[in-house]
Amino acid sequence: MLRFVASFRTALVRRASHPSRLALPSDPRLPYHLRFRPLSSTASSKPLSILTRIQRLVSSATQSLNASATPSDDPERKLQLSRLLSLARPEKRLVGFALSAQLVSASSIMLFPLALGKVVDTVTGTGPTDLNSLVLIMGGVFSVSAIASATRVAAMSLAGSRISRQLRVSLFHSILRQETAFFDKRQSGELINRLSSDVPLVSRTLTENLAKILRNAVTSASSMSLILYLSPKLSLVTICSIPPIVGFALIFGRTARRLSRELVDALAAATQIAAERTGAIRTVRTFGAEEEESNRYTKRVDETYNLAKKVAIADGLYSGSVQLSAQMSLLGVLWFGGRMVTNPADPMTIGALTSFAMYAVNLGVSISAMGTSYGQLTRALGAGHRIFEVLDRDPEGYSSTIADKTVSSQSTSRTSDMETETSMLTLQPGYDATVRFNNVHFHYPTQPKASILRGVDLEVRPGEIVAIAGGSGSGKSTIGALLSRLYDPTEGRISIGGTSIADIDTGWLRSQIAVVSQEPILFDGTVAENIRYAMTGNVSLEVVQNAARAAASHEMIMALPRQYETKVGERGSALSGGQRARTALCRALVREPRVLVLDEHSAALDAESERAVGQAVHNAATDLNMAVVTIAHRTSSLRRANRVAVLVDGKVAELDSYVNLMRKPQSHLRRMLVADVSAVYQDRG
Ligand SMILES: Nc1ncnc2c1ncn2[C@@H]1O[C@H](COP(=O)(O)OP(=O)(O)OP(=O)(O)O)[C@@H](O)[C@H]1O
Repeated sequence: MLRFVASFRTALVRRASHPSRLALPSDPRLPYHLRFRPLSSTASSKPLSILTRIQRLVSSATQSLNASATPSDDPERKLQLSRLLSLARPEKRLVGFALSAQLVSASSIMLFPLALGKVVDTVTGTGPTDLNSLVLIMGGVFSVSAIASATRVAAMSLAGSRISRQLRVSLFHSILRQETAFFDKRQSGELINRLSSDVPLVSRTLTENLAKILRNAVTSASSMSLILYLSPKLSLVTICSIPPIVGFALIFGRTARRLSRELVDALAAATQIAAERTGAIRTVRTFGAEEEESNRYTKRVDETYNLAKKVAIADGLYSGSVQLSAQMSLLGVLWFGGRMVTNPADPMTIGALTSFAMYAVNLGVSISAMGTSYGQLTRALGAGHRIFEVLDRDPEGYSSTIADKTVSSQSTSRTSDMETETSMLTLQPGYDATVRFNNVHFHYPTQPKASILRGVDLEVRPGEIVAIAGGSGSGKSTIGALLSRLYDPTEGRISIGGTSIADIDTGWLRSQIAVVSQEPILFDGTVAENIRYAMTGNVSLEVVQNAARAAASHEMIMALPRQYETKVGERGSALSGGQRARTALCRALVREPRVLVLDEHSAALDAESERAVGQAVHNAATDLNMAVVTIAHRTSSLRRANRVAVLVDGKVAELDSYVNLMRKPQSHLRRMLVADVSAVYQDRG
């Protein structure tokens, strides 16, 4: 139908702008749909030719659409309807069943006006005399229609839910496998909106909307045939109302598409604010910014409201104009039809006029409903485009731990997904875990001009702890991000045991590296569940407790209200900063990694805890023969490291033991720490 409406428009536009439109209407040089003959003259002499000409008009307009299909800059136009429909393919049986039920129910409803006309003629004495059997037959037809209708609603609703489920799972799967830079460029609200708004819109269109289109297509085709059958002459009056209705639908469809695109963006911005601010409610509250945030959100929601107002006005104008066209056409039918009933030369029974009027109303209503469906379809094409943008996207230079695009409900095991990437290397057990950075350069993809690392050379041997020191923003955390391949260097090489990490299976690599970040995130669940998060499969409490002991955190956890079963709250908000950091260290150590990155993990710890945890890391490094990179500001952490690498201007400016570096009066480390200490004394006056 979309193609028909669009091609109909193309045909009309072409016709209006065609240079040869003044040529004789029957000029054979013109495409068929541009050849124009007054319908009435042909219709009055040969009724069936109207139908034939409508069919030809449809087919020639469709051909012209196919012929003129050129690439468009409008992204929503780029998405083919067939591509959108392909999303319903897994549910084709259920959808097909529901559509068949729809066909039965729509066809049986179409008999009603005919039956009503017969009843009127029976009552007025000009029709069949057996009213009982007429009513009985209609009762049967209505029952079949009701059963078919109920079946259609249930089957479509089920198919819609299944399509939504599959689409959500696939989309979330695809979102998760995108490279880190993808998330730097997009807001989470926008991605959440794709899952929460775009998916239901698409699935509704593929089910309910599809059924409506089918029902209305059946209704309009059969209404058209029946009015032609009842009175070809009177049909002309009805047909005159079709072009304005289709015209309004096209104008409305275009406006609806533009507004819905703006609405989606505005909604994403509002969702972003709501998600970010509720997630950081403590910060909002400590700054007493509730009202300000509420106003900020209100402003965004008002933007969506203003757009919704425009949609409401467009909706109102559309339905008002369509109603006026349909009613004018009905008036015309009653006027002409009334004259025919009273004209003995051109007879028509009252029953036939009643049936005709009802079919004419049906025709107007179903064509305008198809216009509404067209508007919804264009919105769904927009939503589908946003969904396919992620589904089709190949993460740049990134190999995910989730390899397969097609998701089944069982594919939750990270290990099994990892195994599908057979082309990528994994190292032999007991491999040499020496980490090497050779002349590594890097800038963030979103900031190509801001060079962060400019030729880093660094080696961390197994069993060794190397601390990275440097000023704020010097790129210390970036080193950890590169090591776990959240980003790839723009130049240079990072290797483990002599093998470039770019050649190593990313999933496997990440199973070998554990990172405790500056602000560790815990997920809503128990302490034990959070520690188990690092592992796949069943992990016994004993293994969890051993990891906690290795991280010198078992006592701390046992002191919690429900020990390992204590709920940590969203993002770990029910724990203190120190407890969160220690739980995150347990989570890192439970997988017995060969490389450990600690990003200022002890910042939230008191001196005693810091000493205990520091000693634990030292022991783990030796026991597991782990290469440890620790990003540290505290003197105690720097002192505990075997060597300290100082980052200056994107390079390792010095690399030696803490004691040796502090002995050198001009060392960067010494100058940095002395500056820190003197800043503290200056603050104290
Ligand atoms: N995702 C990102 N996109 C763009 N720029 C980033 C991103 N993350 C960090 N940066 C920039 O890269 C630089 C280095 O950041 P990094 O976090 O590595 O510094 P750092 O040395 O760990 O700092 P600090 O000691 O303050 O934690 C900073 O200037 C920062 O603004």
